[in-house]
Amino acid sequence: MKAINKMGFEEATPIQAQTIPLGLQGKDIIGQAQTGTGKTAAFGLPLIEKIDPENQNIQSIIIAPTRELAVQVSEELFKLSYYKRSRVLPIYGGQDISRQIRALKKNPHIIVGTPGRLLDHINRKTLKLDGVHTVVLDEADEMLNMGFIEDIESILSNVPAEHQTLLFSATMPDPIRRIAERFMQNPELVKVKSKEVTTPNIQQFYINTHEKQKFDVLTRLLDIQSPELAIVFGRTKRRVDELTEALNLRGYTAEGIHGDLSQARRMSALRKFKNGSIDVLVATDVAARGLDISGVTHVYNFDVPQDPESYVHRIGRTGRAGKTGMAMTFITSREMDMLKSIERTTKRKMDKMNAPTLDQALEGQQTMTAEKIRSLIEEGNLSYYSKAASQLLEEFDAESVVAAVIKLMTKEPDQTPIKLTDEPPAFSKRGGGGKGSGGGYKGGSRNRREGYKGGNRSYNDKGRGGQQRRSGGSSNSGKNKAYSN
Ligand SMILES: Nc1ncnc2c1ncn2[C@@H]1O[C@H](COP(=O)(O)OP(=O)(O)OP(=O)(O)O)[C@@H](O)[C@H]1O
Ligand SMILES: [Mg+2]
Repeated sequence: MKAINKMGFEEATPIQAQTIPLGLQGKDIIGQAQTGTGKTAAFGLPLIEKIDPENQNIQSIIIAPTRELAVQVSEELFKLSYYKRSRVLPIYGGQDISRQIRALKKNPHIIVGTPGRLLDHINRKTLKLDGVHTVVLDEADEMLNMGFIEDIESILSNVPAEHQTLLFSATMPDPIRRIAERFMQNPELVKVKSKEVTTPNIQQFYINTHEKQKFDVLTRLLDIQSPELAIVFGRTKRRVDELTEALNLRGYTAEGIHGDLSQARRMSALRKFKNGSIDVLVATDVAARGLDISGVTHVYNFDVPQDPESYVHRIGRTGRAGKTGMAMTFITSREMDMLKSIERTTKRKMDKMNAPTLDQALEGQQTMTAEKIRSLIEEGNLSYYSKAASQLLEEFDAESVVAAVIKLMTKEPDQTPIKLTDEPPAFSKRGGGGKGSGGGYKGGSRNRREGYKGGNRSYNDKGRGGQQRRSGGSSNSGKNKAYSN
C-alpha cells in the first residue's frame, strides 16, 4: 500500500479489482481489459506479494514482446515493489550480454524479458528458472501468436510444472485464447464486454484519402490539431524512415522507431519523445503494444493497421489512465474493407473526418497563433517590448501590426520536396481472407503465418521486392521477428 500510495494511485481500476483477488488465491488468469487501464499492476501486485525477498532464486518471469515494453514493465514493477526490495531485472536483446550475465549473478527475484534473449540465456545456462512459481505473458495474444509461440513453449519447458500463469492483453481473439488454455490450469477468464474493447476516452476518426495525399493530410492535421505528443504509425520500416525524414524536412521534430534500428537509437528516440524534445514519434507496430507515455494526445494511422487487434493497441497509446485522446486512421478507397473489419471487432463506428484543405490548415494555425498571443497577454511581463510596439503603432494601424505578427508566427505552406515510396494497400496482403468471417481476424492470422514461414512477419519490409535495408548488425537471427527482440 505504501508503494501504491507513492505512485499516486487512489483506487483500483476495474481489471485490478477483479483480478488481484484471484491472483492472490494462486489462480491462473486470462485478463483482458482496455488499453491504459492498469493491467501491469493487475498482474504485478499479486506477483510481488508472492515474492520472498530472502529467497535467492528467480521466482517469477514476465515475458513481453518488445524490448521497450520489457524495460517499462520492469520499471513499473520496481516502483510497485519499492518498499519490499524485490530485485527486478529486465533482460532483452540489443543489450550487452555479459552485462546481463553479471546482473543475473546478483540473484534477481523477478525477470522481465523478451523471448529471444531469455532463450539465449537459458541455452547459455546463465538463466535458471527452476525456482519460478509465477509466469506472466504480457500482451499474451501477441506472445502466443505465430511469431513467438515456439519460443514461449521452449521457455516454459524450463519452468517447474507447478506454477501460476497470468496472461494479460487488451485483445484476446478466440483462436488464441484456445491456445492459451493449453498452457493453463482451469484459468479464470476476466474480460471486458466486447462492446468496450476500445476505451471511450479515445475519439476515433477515419479519413478517406489517396495514397499520394496522405503526407499533406498528415502535416495539415498536425498544424491544426497541434498535438502535445503524437505517434504516427507506418506499415514498414522503410515507410517509417521516409516519413521521419520527410517530417523533419518540413520543419517538424520527429524520430523513428523500428526493429532495424540499433537499440541505442530506439532508446534515445523514445527518451526524446518522453521528455518532449521531439513532438512526433514515427513507428512500426513495434511501438503499438503496451507503451505507456504520458502526454500522447494524438495517434495517426498513416497506414491502416494490418489487423483489428493492431488497431486497438495502436490507438491505445493515447487516452490512457482516464486521459482523453484522438485517433485518426487514413483509409484509401481500396482499404475500405479493412475499416469495416476493424469496426466489426471493436463494435464501434469511427467518425468520418474530412481531410483538411490548405485553407483550413492555415486558418487552424492562425487560430493557434491567436491563442498563443492571448495567453502571452494574460501572462503579462511584456513591458520590455512596449517601446518597439508603440513605435510600430505610431507608423501603422493596429490591425496591420497584429496581422504582421501573426504572419511571422504562422508557418507558410512548405513545398520542400520529400520522398515517400508507395506502399501496397493493406487488403492486398490479406489474400481476400477475413471477409465476413469472425471479424477479419482469421484472414490476418493466415497471412501472418505465411509471412512467418517466409522468415518475415508482415510488419517487416525486408525481402519484399528484393529490397534489403541496412540491418546494422541486427541481432535478429534466422527467424527475423517483427519486433527484433
Ligand atoms: N489504480 C490506478 N490508478 C491510477 N493510475 C493507474 C492505476 N493503475 C495503473 N495506473 C497507471 O495507468 C497507466 C496505464 O497502465 P498500464 O500501462 O498498466 O496499462 P495497460 O492496461 O497495461 O495498457 P496496455 O493494454 O496499453 O498495455 C500507467 O501509467 C499506470 O501507472
Ligand atoms: Mg500493458
